[in-house]
Amino acid sequence: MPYKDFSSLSAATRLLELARKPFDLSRAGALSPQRIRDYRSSACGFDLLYATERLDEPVLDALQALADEAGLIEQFMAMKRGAPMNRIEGYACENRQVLHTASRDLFSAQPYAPEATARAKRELEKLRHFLDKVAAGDIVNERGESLGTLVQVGIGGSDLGPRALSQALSAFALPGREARFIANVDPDDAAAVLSGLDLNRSLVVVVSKSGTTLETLTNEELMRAALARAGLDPARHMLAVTGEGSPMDDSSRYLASFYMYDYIGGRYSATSMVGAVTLGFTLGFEALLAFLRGAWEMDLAAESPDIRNNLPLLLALIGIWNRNFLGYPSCAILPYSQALARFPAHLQQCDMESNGKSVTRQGNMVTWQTGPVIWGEPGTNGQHAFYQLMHQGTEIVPAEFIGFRRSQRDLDIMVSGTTSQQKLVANMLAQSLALARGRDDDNPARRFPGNRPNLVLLADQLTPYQMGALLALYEHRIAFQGFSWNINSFDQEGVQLGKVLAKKLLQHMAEGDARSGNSPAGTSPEEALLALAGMLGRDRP
Ligand SMILES: O=P(O)(O)OC[C@H]1O[C@H](O)[C@H](O)[C@@H](O)[C@@H]1O
Repeated sequence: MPYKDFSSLSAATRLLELARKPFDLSRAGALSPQRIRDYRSSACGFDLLYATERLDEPVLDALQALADEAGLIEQFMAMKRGAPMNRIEGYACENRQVLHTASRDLFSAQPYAPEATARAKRELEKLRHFLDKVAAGDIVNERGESLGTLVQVGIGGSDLGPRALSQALSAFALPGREARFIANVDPDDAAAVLSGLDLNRSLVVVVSKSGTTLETLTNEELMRAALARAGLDPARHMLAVTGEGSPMDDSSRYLASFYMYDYIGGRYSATSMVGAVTLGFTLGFEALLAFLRGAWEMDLAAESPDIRNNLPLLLALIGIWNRNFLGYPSCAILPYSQALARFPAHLQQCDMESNGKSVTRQGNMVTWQTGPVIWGEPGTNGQHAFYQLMHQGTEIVPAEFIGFRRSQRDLDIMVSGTTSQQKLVANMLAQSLALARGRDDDNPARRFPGNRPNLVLLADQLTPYQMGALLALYEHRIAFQGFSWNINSFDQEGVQLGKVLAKKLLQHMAEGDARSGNSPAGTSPEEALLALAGMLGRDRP
């Protein structure tokens, strides 16, 4: 199917016209109970409440037309069936399939990409077998004791998703099990994790799709050295998750190795072994399956061509309305759940690395805006920090609230007639309405302009199933937006230049240190900067 440029869509022209007079949320009576009931869509346990967005029926109809005209569902189905969606026509590129959905298409009799799903099942079986052995006491430490902590070493997609998920679901951890994470090459990151860690009772899983990432390989060596210092055999404590055939694909160095495949992008890899090993270890295999089922059911919910009935598609199109037609450059993700504290950081990578692009899938410069800046922190904390700007600042920030009717743990308390969970949810809903509605006041400093678009995602409880659904909801929102903008959401060329320059600089430092016999920290940052500027002056990197 030929891809259409965003600006050539007739629905885009219509939306531009509609954007001249968007729905006024601040008008008395605009946010009626009827509107709140009408602008609601549900899937996989989530209700999406979007009455507080600046849209109405004509806008929704035009967004539907945009989805149809751009062939968003056709592109999504082609992705699921294994079309090489990761490519730029006529240019050197990864030219790969995009099959993260295959890693959870485990529950259907006829998976869309049978080979990829068969591989996912094979790796899951390996994991199940491994976890059974740990549980049965067949895998133990040198002293015959059980292993309770898993330290995941990885960065980017090999860290952010698994870390966010692990934190989100720690309330469901098996007794005596926990996960920790090391990502940064900053030695203080590893040192902080190592302090207070009983290495005897720990496993270390090194996760790198490429098996070549500087930070991860450095931290792997750091962990091997720490194990050796503690008199432990790294081969009894280290696991690996990597691409088949990568430099890390050497089973003799690890207690167990699991594979991920080149058709799963790092930032979309949380439902592959990249996330599964740690989640399976801490939560148990059944909870891991529930998480994957949540993602799979959202994958199916994303197939409906009716935008009012397809949560990921609707979320994507509301984002496009805010970004391209109302002109807002950022989007705040505000979970009213402390367990989701790292989820905005995961979405930051998933969204900004996917849709932070300026060329089309034909290699032409785009003439429309692409991905917004994604950021966020949990509420209610954020209310006491940056919400001032959201209510009264000159920059309008569309917000996405995520909340739950029930807490994960049983510890709650009644104070002044309400529970803490009620206070949390009440604050979220109050913020949503306050941003949208605003408030008049004779005192200009106390005036709230309103018309600050936002939406609310509400579910019963943050369970493994619900987390899987939430993850997939955002993954598909990102893909649908990329399809609309006719960009390749699945490569990340923009991260290369910095890596190349850092490598040159490290080479320069190592050579200089060798020449002068200095300690490894011999070259100062100032000298290094001057040297790099000199190198850049001579030749283009
Ligand atoms: O899993 P790895 O190959 O170690 O890659 C880790 C990360 O590094 C890269 O710089 C990419 O920008 C990320 O997309 C990737 O997730």
